[in-house]
Amino acid sequence: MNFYKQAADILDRLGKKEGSIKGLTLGNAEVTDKKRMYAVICETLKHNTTLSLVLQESKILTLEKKLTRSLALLLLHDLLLQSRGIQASDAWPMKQAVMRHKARLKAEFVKAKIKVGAKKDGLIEGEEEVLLPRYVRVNLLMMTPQQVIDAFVSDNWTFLPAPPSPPAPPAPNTFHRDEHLDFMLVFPPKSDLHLHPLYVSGVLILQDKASCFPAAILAPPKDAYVIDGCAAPGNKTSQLAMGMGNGGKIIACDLDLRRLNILKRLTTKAGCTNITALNTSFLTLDTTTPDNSKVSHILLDPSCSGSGIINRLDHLVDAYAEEQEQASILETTTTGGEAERAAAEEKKKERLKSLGEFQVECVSKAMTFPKVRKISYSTCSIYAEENEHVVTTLLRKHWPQWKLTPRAKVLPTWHRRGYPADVGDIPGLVETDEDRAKVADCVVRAVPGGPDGDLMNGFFVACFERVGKNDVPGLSPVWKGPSIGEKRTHDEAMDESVTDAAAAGSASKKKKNKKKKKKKKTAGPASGDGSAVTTMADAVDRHDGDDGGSDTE
Ligand SMILES: C[S@@+](CC[C@H](N)C(=O)[O-])C[C@H]1O[C@@H](n2cnc3c(N)ncnc32)[C@H](O)[C@@H]1O
Repeated sequence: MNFYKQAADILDRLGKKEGSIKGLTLGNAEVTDKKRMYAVICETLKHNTTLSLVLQESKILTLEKKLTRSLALLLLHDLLLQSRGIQASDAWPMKQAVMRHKARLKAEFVKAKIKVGAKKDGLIEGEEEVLLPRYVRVNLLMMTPQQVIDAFVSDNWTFLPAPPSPPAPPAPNTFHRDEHLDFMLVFPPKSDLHLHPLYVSGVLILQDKASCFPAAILAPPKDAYVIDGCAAPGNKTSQLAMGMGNGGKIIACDLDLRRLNILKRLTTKAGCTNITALNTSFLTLDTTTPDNSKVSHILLDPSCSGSGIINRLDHLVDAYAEEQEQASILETTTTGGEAERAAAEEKKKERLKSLGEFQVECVSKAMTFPKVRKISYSTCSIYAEENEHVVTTLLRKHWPQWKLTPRAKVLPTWHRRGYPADVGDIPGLVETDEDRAKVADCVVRAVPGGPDGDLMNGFFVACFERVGKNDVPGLSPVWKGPSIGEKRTHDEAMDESVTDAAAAGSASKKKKNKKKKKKKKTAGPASGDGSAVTTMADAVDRHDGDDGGSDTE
């Protein structure tokens, strides 16, 4: 088959979510030039926003009826972005169909780049190449960070005693420990560690820093029953297993069998032995089974817009699939550019609304497990509709039975918190700017990219705790009383999992001793299982995974 026709077929299949980019290109026996195919598909997807605008404004699909949308995108990509142009015979009718409009297409490309704010080569902000550090989670089930550091140093890498200041990715051939997550090492952008023996053996897990936050915040004790509700491909699941030192039990649930199979493969490679994978909807889980009725901690990282993810291929495919669907609706309903843009905007709003409703439904479902006392909710989205708005809705529905975990236990030294302006009113509860600021301070955000961003993908995490009978549900949903249903050792676990300069100092030790004395005086946990809670420090430590906000490379 002609290379472009085959590429168009692959784009169509990606648009229908019939496989992954790698699966349909590098892993496709029918593709002869696999590397070229992979590159063309990736590049076309990366430039999709600008190229789609050229398609739309030039009306080439209306003028050339035989051209399909995907084929036109590929040919436009090569015509407009490759110096060698379209690599096909001049006699090929599809090439002729595009070349007939060459001048117009080039002019529209110039306009489209300006319209979308493209920085270079038609790549728009968020799609242009942002050089993020290569974050590596050391799989503490297999090795300690120091052992890994020693291995790299003996391999002629230079270990930096501290991260660069002001924050920046490490220089070539240097690396350092992360300042917030003690199991994480930070390497220069584009460090390719896929062939490194420590990666191959499961010791190194390529996982974005922000993607490690939810499990670090949930920090279940070693012997807990835990559900990872939307788990695949499993980076956070294996991080949980690591934190629990393979103790307790993790039920990893995902609706998508293909992704769940990746989870099984990755968690096996990472040496996780306490995970049971279930191919089912979290929303339909029976909360009364013997296992589920013991669940005390739930991690929820549900489907989201992925808008915080930089240059992730999965995200590009999702955006493409959505646009394909949109384009097919628009082609049959509207003609004018303005109307199309308005419809696209409306469609985006609807999508965010329905994602937000799904996310609220997931957390609300989690709150129905009889013994659950802590829920970590996360997205790799930058939109308030999936973040602060979801938190507001949940507090409206579930306070005072549930409250937000205060900042002291939610990555306290992480500077970027929620946006107060996006926290909605809750009559009688959150009404003032001060209330909104308190709520926002409990949750964590990461701003994508750099240098103004956080040098990672965009992310959001909120942690909810069940309010127990020993809790005093004050007027604020973020009331900072003693943690309910949790023994002091959980706090220690957090301190262990998150390198917190303040908590590590003597001040915090004094505070802990004070707490210890206070706990002795007060009654035990008011809710949750009363089982002996051991520290995360006892468990080896945490985490593993494989790159990207929540995904696998
Ligand atoms: C953002 S991804 C999760 C990434 C994962 N937590 C990780 O870190 O590797 C969202 C996942 O939710 C799954 N999902 C969507 N709806 C679901 C449902 N109702 N029940 C279980 N899983 C669901 C999707 O298949 C997808 O794998």
